[in-house]
Amino acid sequence: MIIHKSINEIGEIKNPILTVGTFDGVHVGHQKIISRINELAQEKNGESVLLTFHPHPRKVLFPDDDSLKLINTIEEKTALLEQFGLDHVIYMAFEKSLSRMSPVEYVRDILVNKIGIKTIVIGYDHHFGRNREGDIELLRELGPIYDFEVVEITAQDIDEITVSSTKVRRAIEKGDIKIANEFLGHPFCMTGTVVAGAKLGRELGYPTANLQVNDINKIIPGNGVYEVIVQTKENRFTGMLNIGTKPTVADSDETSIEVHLLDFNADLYGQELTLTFIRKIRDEQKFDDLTALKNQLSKDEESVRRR
Ligand SMILES: Cc1cc2nc3c(=O)[nH]c(=O)nc-3n(C[C@H](O)[C@H](O)[C@H](O)COP(=O)(O)O)c2cc1C
Ligand SMILES: Nc1ncnc2c1ncn2[C@@H]1O[C@H](COP(=O)(O)OP(=O)(O)O)[C@@H](O)[C@H]1O
Repeated sequence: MIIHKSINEIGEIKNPILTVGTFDGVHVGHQKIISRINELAQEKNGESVLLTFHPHPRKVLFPDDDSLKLINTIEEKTALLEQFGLDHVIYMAFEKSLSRMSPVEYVRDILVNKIGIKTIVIGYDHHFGRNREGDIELLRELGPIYDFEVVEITAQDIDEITVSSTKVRRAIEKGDIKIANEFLGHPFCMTGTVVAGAKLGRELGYPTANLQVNDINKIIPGNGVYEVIVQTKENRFTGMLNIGTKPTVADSDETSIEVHLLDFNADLYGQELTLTFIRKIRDEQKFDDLTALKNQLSKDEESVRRR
C-alpha cells in the first residue's frame, strides 16, 4: 500500500478505482467497501484508492466542539488500512477552503485532475462539496463528461452492513467491548505513555501503570474494569485495567486509566503501552476500605487468569 501524505504528490495512478470517506474505525462495513474496490481494481486492471481526510472534517468545521471522539488515531487508521490490501491511501488535508469548493470544482479539480478517477464507488447518501450540495446524482451527470463510472453502494447494501462508526463509538463509550469488537472486526486498541501515579498500587499488591493517552481526540471506553492485552516495548502481557475515578481512594472527578500487568515486575515509567481490549469485567465500585478493594482485585485477577 502506498501512503500519499498530500493530494499534491501522488504521481500517476493506473486506472484508479476510488472510494472516499473518513473511515474511522475501519469497521466491517468499511472493510466491505474496501473489498469491493479491490475486486473492481482486479477486474478492470486498475489500482484501488482510498481518499480520506485529515483532520476529521468535523474537527475543522467545528473546532470548538470537542465532543466528537475518534476510534482511531491517524497512525492506527493507517496500520489498519495496511491490512486490507489497498493499493493507495491518500490523506488529503481538510481545510476550510476545501469545504467551500463547489461540488463540480471538487470533482473536476481533485477527483479528475489530481487523481484521474476512472471509477468511483460511493454510498447512495454520500454528500460532498460546499454545504454538502454534491450527491451521487451529480456524480452520475459528471461521469460521462469526465469519463468515469459511478458504482453505487445501495441503501440495502448499507443496511446489510448495519455498522456505523457512530454505533461503534457508542458501544465503546458504554464499555460494551464485545459489541464494539464485533462491529470493528478487530479488537479496539488504545496507546498511552506511563506516567507517575499516587504510588498506592504497590502497597495494595497491585502496582498499576498510569496511562496518559497522547491523542486528545481518541475515544476512551466508559468507566469500568477491563481485561486487556498489554504490549510493552519488549513483550505482551495479560492486564487488568481500570478506567475511572477510583472512588475508594480518591476524591475527585478526574478519570484515570491504569493497568496492572500479570506476571510482570519492572519499571515502566515513560514507556509507551498499547492496550488491546478483550472484555469488560465489571463496573468500577466504591468499596468501604482498602481491604475490600484488594479482595476484589484478587477476584478480578482470578477471573482474568481463568480464561
Ligand atoms: C483491575 C483494577 C480494578 C480496579 N477497580 C477499582 C474499583 O472498583 N474501585 C476503585 O475505587 N478503584 C479501583 N481500582 C483502582 C485502585 O484504587 C488503584 O489501582 C489504586 O488506588 C492505585 O492507584 P495509583 O496507581 O494511583 O497509586 C482498580 C484498579 C485496577 C488495576
Ligand atoms: N505488574 C506491574 N503492572 C504495572 N506496573 C508495574 C508492575 N510491576 C511494576 N510496575 C511499575 O510500577 C509502577 C506502578 O506502581 P504504583 O505503586 O501503582 O505507582 P504509581 O502510582 O506511580 O502508578 C508502574 O508505573 C511500573 O513502572
